[in-house]
Order: sequence, then C-alpha cells, then structure tokens
Amino acid sequence: MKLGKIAQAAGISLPGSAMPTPAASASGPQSGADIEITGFAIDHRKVAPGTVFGAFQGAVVNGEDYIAAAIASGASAIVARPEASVEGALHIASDIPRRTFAALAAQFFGPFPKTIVAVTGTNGKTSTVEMTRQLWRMAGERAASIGTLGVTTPDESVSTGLTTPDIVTFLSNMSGLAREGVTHVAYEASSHGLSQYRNEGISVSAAAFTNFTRDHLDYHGDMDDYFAAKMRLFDEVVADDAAAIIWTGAGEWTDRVIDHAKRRGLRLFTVGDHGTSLRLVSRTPTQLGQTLEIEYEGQKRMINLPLIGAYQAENALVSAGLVLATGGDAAMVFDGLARLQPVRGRLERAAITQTGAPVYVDYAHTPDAIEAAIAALRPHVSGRLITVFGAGGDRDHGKRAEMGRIAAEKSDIAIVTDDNPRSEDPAAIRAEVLRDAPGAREIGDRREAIFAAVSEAGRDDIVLIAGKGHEQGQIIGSGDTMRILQFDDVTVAREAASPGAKAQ
Ligand SMILES: CC(=O)N[C@H]1[C@@H](OP(=O)(O)OP(=O)(O)OC[C@H]2O[C@@H](n3ccc(=O)[nH]c3=O)[C@H](O)[C@@H]2O)O[C@H](CO)[C@@H](O)[C@@H]1O[C@H](C)C(=O)N[C@@H](C)C(=O)N[C@H](CCC(=O)O)C(=O)O
Ligand SMILES: Nc1ncnc2c1ncn2[C@@H]1O[C@H](COP(=O)(O)OP(=O)(O)OP(=O)(O)O)[C@@H](O)[C@H]1O
Ligand SMILES: N[C@H](CCC[C@H](N)C(=O)O)C(=O)O
Ligand SMILES: [Mg+2]
Repeated sequence: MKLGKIAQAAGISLPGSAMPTPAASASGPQSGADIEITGFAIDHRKVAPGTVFGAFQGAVVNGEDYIAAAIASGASAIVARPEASVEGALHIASDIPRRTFAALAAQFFGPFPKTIVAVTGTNGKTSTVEMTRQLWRMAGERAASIGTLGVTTPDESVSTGLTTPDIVTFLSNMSGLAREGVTHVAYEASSHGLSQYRNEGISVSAAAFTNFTRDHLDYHGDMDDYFAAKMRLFDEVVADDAAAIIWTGAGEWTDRVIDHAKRRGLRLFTVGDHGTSLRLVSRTPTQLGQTLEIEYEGQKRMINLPLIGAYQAENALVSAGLVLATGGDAAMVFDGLARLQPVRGRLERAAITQTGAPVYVDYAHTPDAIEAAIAALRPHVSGRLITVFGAGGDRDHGKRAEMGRIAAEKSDIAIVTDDNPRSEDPAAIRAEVLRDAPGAREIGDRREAIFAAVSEAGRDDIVLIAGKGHEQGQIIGSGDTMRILQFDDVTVAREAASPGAKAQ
C-alpha cells in the first residue's frame, strides 16, 4: 500500500501534500507519497524493507536510539518527534509520535470488525469484556474479546502476555479477527495501554467504565494522573457518536467520568443503583448465584445471575449496557445474563476440600479487589474465611500494606505468601504486606501456603486464594535472569484438596 494513500486516509500530510495538519507533518528527501509500505513496527528488530518504524521514548529505553538501525534494516519512514535525527528515510515528525503512528498503522491494517467496544477501570475489565463476548455469542454474533486472558475468539483463546497489547499486535489482531468473520469485539483498555496509545485508530462504538481505586501508582505517580490516563478513552479514543456506559457506584469518580463523557458529547448510559439507563433495584445472594431486580426502559425484570458476588453483578450489568447501547436486543441480553459462564480465575471454584470446604481462586491484586472478593464470599460462609494472598514485585508498593490490612480485617485467617516477586526480595514484599495486618500468618512458598489453608479448612469454612487468578506461573527475577516457574493456583488447590495430599 502506498504511504500517500495511508497518510491521506489518516489525515496526516506528507511533504508536497495540500492537506496540512497541526499535529503531524512530514519532511524528508522525497515526498514519500509513492513509497510502497510493507508493514509497521515499533521494535527495530522487527523492521523489514518497506516498514514504517515508530521511534518512541519509553520507560526503559529511547526508541529514537534505534532509528539508524531501523533504517539499516530497510525502514522507509520513521514516525518520531520533530527533534529526532532521521537520515536516509522519510521523517514523519509528530509531537505525539505514538498517536500519529497509530493513526497511520490503522489505515494499513484495516478493515476491522464492525462493532468494537472498550472497557476501562481499575478492576473488572477482563470480566466485563469476557461477559460482553458471551452475551454477543448467545445472541448469535461472531464475537471476540482482547485483554488479560489474551485474544478469545469463537474458536480459541491465545495469550498475548499483556492486558492491552502493543499497537502493532493490537491492530493486526483486530484485522485478523475481521478476516475470520468476527464482527463484534470487546477489548480491555488498561491505563498503561491508554497512556501509550496502544489502542488507537479504530472506530470504537462504546466505552465502559467499571470503577476506579488504587493501583499502578508506581507508573502513574498519583490518582489524578492515573485517572487522566483512563479518561483518554472517553476524551479521544472512542468515536464521536459513541456511547459511554458508566457504573454509578464509583463515588466522585463516576461524576467525573460522566463530565468527561458529556463534554465529548457521548451518549450517556449509566448503570447501577443510581443508573438512569439500567438500574439495579435490588440484589439478593442465593446459594449458587444471586437474583437481580433491574429496571430498563421503565420495565422491571428479575434476573437469576449464576455468579456470586456484588462485583460480578456489577460487571455483568456493565456488559449488558455495552451490548444494549450498541444495538443488542434487550430480551436476548437479559436472557443471556442468566446463562453467563464463570470467567476464568475470577471467583472460580477450584476444589472442595476433604472436609467439604469450597476453595475459590480469584484475581484480586488491589486493596479494593481483595475487599470485593471477600465480600462476595462472606454471605456463603458460616464458619471461617481463610484468605491466601500476596502482592506483586516491581509494582505499586503503596497498595501492599493496604491489601494486608483489608485481608486481615475482613478474613478470619489471612496467610501472606508470594505473588510474582519479579526483581524484588520476596521477604521484603511480604513484610510490607504484613505491616498493618495483625495476626496474619506468613508462608512465603505459595504451594505451602495453599496447602496450609486447605488443611486448616473445616466443613463450614471457605478458602480464598487471591492474586493470580488465571496466571500460569510465578515470575522470579527480571531482565536476563527472569524465570517463570510453572504455577497454577487452581491445580495446586486441587492437589491440596485431594486425599492424602502432601505439599512436597
Ligand atoms: C511500563 C510499560 O508499560 N512498558 C511497556 C512499553 O514499554 P515502553 O514503550 O516504555 O518501551 P521501552 O522498553 O522503554 O522501549 C521504548 C521503545 O523502544 C523500542 N525498542 C526497545 C528496545 C530495542 O532493542 N529496540 C526497540 O526498538 C520498544 O519497542 C519501544 O517502542 O511498551 C512495550 C512494548 O509494547 C511493552 O512490552 C512494555 O510492557 C512491559 C513489559 C510491562 O511489564 N508492562 C506492564 C506494566 C503493563 O503494560 N501492564 C498493563 C496493565 C495491566 C493491567 O492492569 O491489566 C497492560 O496493559 O498489560
Ligand atoms: N467491579 C468490580 N469491583 C471491584 N472489584 C472487582 C470488580 N471486578 C473485578 N473485581 C476484582 O478484581 C479482580 C480482577 O478482575 P478483572 O480481571 O475482571 O479486572 P481487570 O480490571 O481486568 O484487572 P487487570 O487490571 O489486572 O487486568 C477480580 O478477581 C476481583 O477480585
Ligand atoms: N496486570 C496486573 C496484574 C497483577 C497480578 C499479580 N499477580 C501481580 O503480579 O502483581 C499487573 O501487571 O499489575
Ligand atoms: Mg484485566
């Protein structure tokens, strides 16, 4: 495809073109319009002849340092800041190179599925995109989801390693899905992904907000900065006529999201106790799920959701909002809610101990999520709630003591263990988690901790294993010495619960 055609479709002017744009312009030895483009890359090691290379300043290295190497490998054009030095290829200069790159790449990779929706929020993104995919599938659509669980299509699920893949992977996945006949995609927009323009250039018909609490302050600095990253979804990423599906239970943050959506002129669709589009009138836990009374378009309905916990009801209703706001049929959506399958690693019942106590695996890795997971299980415990959890290394330190405090306060027994120590000393992470957790036990080895919890559990107790959910490994070390040791909470829980189980 010719660069001129790509740039024109993206609204970016190349030298000699009549169409100026304030954000980006191009200069270089030739106009560039006639250059035949073969691909897009953000890593110079993936550049082939005819590639457009995006040279971005990163958290670890400066991609501009690889411009010469990219040109040596055949890059035809470089998207970089105006001050970057580019010799021997067209310099597409931009003050926000990641955005300009995304806009160009999207023209190259399209067409994309017709209905694309995005979900942001501190917790609940994976659950919500997964439930949205399920609701569409039950309504007969060919649907997929992209997020922490990877790319899930009607036929398979493939891991990408990140919640929000890099822009090139994201756009090529999207076009691959379109080629497979997928028409509906729900994707997870993480704050890292949003601040790094990893998901741009496509037409997003609706965006949802689940909640906003502490996480990732290692990367974002403070809550306002973290929130601003998330708000790019509503301010810039979604289409002009998109819908904004907003959970109303997030206090002042809900009001702030509503302000952003209004300012952008989006169609507001509020969901929750105070939702005006989809109202949650009441919620009653049942043995295996919960009954939700909801009100939609003036009509009240009862839904038997086959999942436990307030948080799962919230995510399910936000998913319903996404499907309804993008043209889904109400009767099908509400019938679908009663048939939702559990999301992997989110309050997944992994085993029943020899004494009859259920063992749940959950992905809670923030203070708010630990609280939500415990609250979900509380109505189902007549004995003790035993929580096994830890905090990840090389991530927000400030959340650790808060996670410990909440787990110790809200559980009957809290066991602090390891969860992906990465480059840090695991004992030091545990010490931070234990700081405000009086009475909590410390068992560093995660397998031993799970075995201890399971052997402690009596008939009326429940065990919660939090933090790793669907993850398949324990990440130890970083850089060249990084290793991932196979570890799956569900498998270990089953081993611990089997007759004659031994930790070693
Ligand atoms: C902090 C962070 O988000 N880093 C991600 C980001 O890195 P960056 O842009 O800062 O990249 P960098 O490593 O400094 O390099 C800068 C540029 O030089 C390029 N480069 C680099 C080296 C080289 O030899 N050649 C080269 O061209 C890189 O491709 C990059 O474009 O872009 C990289 C490429 O897309 C990601 O792999 C990398 O994710 C790292 C591995 C990571 O751990 N990210 C986590 C924190 C993350 O993103 N998590 C979120 C949120 C999770 C959630 O709450 O759900 C997620 O969306 O997964
Ligand atoms: N709506 C919610 N409110 C509070 N806590 C929630 C909510 N949804 C999920 N959680 C908690 O957060 C955990 C992670 O859920 P999920 O994977 O859906 O979130 P996420 O936003 O995708 O997380 P990540 O940022 O790691 O990708 C759950 O296991 C649960 O403990
Ligand atoms: N996407 C989240 C997942 C954290 C999961 C937890 N197991 C950990 O390693 O901290 C992150 O990268 O912060
Ligand atoms: Mg996720």
